Amino acid sequence: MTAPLRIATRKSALALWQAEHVAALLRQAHPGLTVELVPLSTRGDEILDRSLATIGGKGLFLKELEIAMLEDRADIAVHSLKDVPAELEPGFVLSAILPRADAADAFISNDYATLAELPNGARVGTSSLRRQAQVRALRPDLQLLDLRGNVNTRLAKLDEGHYEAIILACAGVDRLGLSGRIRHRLASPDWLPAPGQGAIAVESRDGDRRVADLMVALTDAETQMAVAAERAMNEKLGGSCAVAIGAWCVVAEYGLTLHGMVGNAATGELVRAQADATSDTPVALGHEVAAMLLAQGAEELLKPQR
Ligand SMILES: NCc1[nH]cc(CCC(=O)O)c1CC(=O)O
Repeated sequence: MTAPLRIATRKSALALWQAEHVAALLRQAHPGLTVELVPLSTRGDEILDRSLATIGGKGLFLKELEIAMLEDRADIAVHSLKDVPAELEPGFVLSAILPRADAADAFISNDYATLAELPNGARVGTSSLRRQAQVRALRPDLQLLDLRGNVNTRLAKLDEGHYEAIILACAGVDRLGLSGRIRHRLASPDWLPAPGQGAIAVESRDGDRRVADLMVALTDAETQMAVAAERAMNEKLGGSCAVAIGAWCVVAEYGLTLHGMVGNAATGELVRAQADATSDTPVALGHEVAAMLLAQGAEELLKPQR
């Protein structure tokens, strides 16, 4: 009998879905392997009244799960890749990147079909500076209001009438079986998602050979290349949730195309760049697009917006 593989996860419905998904794939790839979930609460889940940027950023969602791995209460942690900071804590690696789901954002409203249809001054709920900047660029008249919490909480706040529309990630809405609520896909290259959006990542202790071997079966090479380019661009720009950065890498037969964007949530000013590369140089491509954005004045926009 080999020891069970323990998966640390947050307790939100989306996090549990993703952890169960990884568990099911592992059981399928490795018959006989016992897989268990270790649900944990993180500071990022507990503090809902302040923006992520002010309470210390996305790393807050990882810390408790990393401590569980260091204390040998868990072997891996499952994350939405877009919640994983550009730089991991020392001693940890991303040991698998799963095939990407729909990376687009979702326009969700009970009364309106698209952003363009919203009446003048309508209230849009999103705490993401990237989403705010892109809404502002398209519709400077709209009111942007904060909206945090898990996917179900955000939908409930829309239904309670606090907003005319909200913006979520299609991937999360789809995973929870709520695709019917998506009125319109805000899709690339006009509208860019967060780096890594739609991809699930497995984090583990660096040097854990057993885990590394088990995870090979889960990794998707195309997704790994695409998100490597997006995350390299983000890292070069010093990306965090305190700045508005969008990235989307298309993988085609001839190679990669990376679309990048930096924006300002207050003014709606956006700068965009794109470049192509062969599929063996995703990190260099990310750095190239970051340099193109900086050459267009992205630096000014990248000053922390809150
Ligand atoms: N910010 C929280 C978060 N992290 C990952 C997803 C969705 C799933 C994904 O992008 O993989 C969401 C919800 C959202 O942005 O609507």
